[in-house]
Amino acid sequence: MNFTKMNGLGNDFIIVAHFETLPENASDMARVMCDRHFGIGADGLVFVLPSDKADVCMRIINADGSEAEQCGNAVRCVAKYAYDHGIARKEALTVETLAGIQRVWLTVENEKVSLVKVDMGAPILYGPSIPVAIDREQVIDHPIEAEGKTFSFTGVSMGNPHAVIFVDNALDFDVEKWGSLLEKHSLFPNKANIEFVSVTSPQEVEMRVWERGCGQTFACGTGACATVVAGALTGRTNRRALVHLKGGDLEIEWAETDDHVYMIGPAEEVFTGTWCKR
Ligand SMILES: N[C@@H](CCC[C@H](N)C(=O)O)C(=O)O
Repeated sequence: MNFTKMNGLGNDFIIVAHFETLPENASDMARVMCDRHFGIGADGLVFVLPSDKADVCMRIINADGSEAEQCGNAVRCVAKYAYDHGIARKEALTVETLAGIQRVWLTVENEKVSLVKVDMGAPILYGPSIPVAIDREQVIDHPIEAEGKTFSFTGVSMGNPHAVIFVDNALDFDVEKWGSLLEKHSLFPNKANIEFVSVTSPQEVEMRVWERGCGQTFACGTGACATVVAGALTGRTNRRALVHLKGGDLEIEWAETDDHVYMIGPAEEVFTGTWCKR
């Protein structure tokens, strides 16, 4: 089986593009192929499928075999893949995901996509729809406790669930310890991606992320979107901010005009290969 290895700011994916629909054993494939010692190694396995509603359809399976509704970095990679590999050779295209249809605009240099802008849609803030087990229109700076320590989180769904926690210094925060505990907290019925964020200025933040289903990653596109939404809702940031991640920067804007969140960032193809393990 041929595959392509891609990443968005170090959030890395195995892309497979020769299936018509999601295979039944997609979870098992993801677990084995994403293994960093016995497989190819990646944060997720991404299926690029035909779509009757958009130019291309994307399904993403986390490294632990769970399926995610949405993935910002993978949408950028899929858009680049679709353009560079001739599936949809146009600079404005659409990507179908479990969370809806994303509009995408490409910057093309020397015949290859270098930068991708994505309309990530409107954030979902109503507790039960995120889902967060708190019946409120918005879950803002709400206490959450783990191992005797209390944090405050803001709940945001960008199609997938996020809990954004503002901390003094995200760069030396113990993401592994607190992320792994909070991901599975009883307040999150479908688990959650956990962002630890420190605010440098109203237009700049540092973010570290513990992702549901794969652990700490170098970047999370939906997490960066959720972070700017939480920052703006709580008055900590403007609606437009630069999010510095371990793997690089994303430009995020929560537009006032349509309530949608727009994300701009790179996508990169690294190598292709053939998977031969059974
Ligand atoms: N890395 C992603 C999000 C991938 C899915 C996530 N782990 C989940 O289970 O929701 C991004 O760039 O948005």
